[in-house]
Amino acid sequence: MTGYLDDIRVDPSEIAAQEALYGPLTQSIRSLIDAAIRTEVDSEDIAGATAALTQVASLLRARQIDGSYGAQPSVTGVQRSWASPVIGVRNPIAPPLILEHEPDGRVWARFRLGAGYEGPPSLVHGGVSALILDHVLGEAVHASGHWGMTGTLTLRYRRPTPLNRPLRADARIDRVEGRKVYADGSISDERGITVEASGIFILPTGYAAAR
Ligand SMILES: CCCCCCCCCCCCCCCC(=O)SCCNC(=O)CCNC(=O)[C@H](O)C(C)(C)COP(=O)(O)OP(=O)(O)OC[C@H]1O[C@@H](n2cnc3c(N)ncnc32)[C@H](O)[C@@H]1OP(=O)(O)O
Repeated sequence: MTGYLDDIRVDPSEIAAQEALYGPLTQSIRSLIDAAIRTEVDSEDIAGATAALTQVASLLRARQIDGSYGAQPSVTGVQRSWASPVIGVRNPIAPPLILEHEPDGRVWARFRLGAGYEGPPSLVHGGVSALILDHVLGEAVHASGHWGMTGTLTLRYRRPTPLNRPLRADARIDRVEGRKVYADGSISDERGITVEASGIFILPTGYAAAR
């Protein structure tokens, strides 16, 4: 049986054209999220912005897919990640992380998190750190030629993670045991590790390995 990661062929130039089209839209909405959290304009301007945004939403909804983006039959493996809340080209809640892949299988990214990711004042929400680490560990699993659903994700929050500071996420796989892939990773700031993670990613019963 196959499933989650079935792929189809699409002309790479078509994918690039779509990225050029949707990327700026997504970036504008990211900026809007931050603006909505931090604005102090008067009530008339808030009402004006609300009306304008309602109009924008109607414009975009005039033609749309049924259901979620990643489940579309015409979406390739590359594009499927565009819906990701961590790296998604089409997902404004993604910071986004731009992942780097090393030849030895390590995966890492530099990023910053702003007002939309706040937990304790001026600090990153612990669930946001978990989201990022789940994804980056999962990418390391995939880079190793395996894939699997997150079975267990264990986190140790060693120090608070600051908002609006340079951060880095790292992940690598530790070992493979049958259908289970064990991966480790961390988030760091300029002073070192703030959150450590280890995860067990499991190829579900009946599914084929990625490659
Ligand atoms: C084509 C190109 C595409 C490109 C694409 C790129 C993608 C690039 C990366 C994306 C990165 C995204 C990263 C986010 C990933 C999620 O967010 S996944 C979503 C969150 N996770 C879930 O929803 C998982 C829900 N749980 C399940 O689906 C099932 O319980 C599981 C985990 C698949 C296991 O089910 P199962 O296959 O029936 O497992 P089962 O036969 O009971 O057990 C198998 C083994 O695993 C162990 N096990 C079972 N459950 C667990 C568990 N929870 N914890 C630890 N061990 C367990 C068992 O003890 C057993 O061990 P052994 O006896 O073999 O030693």
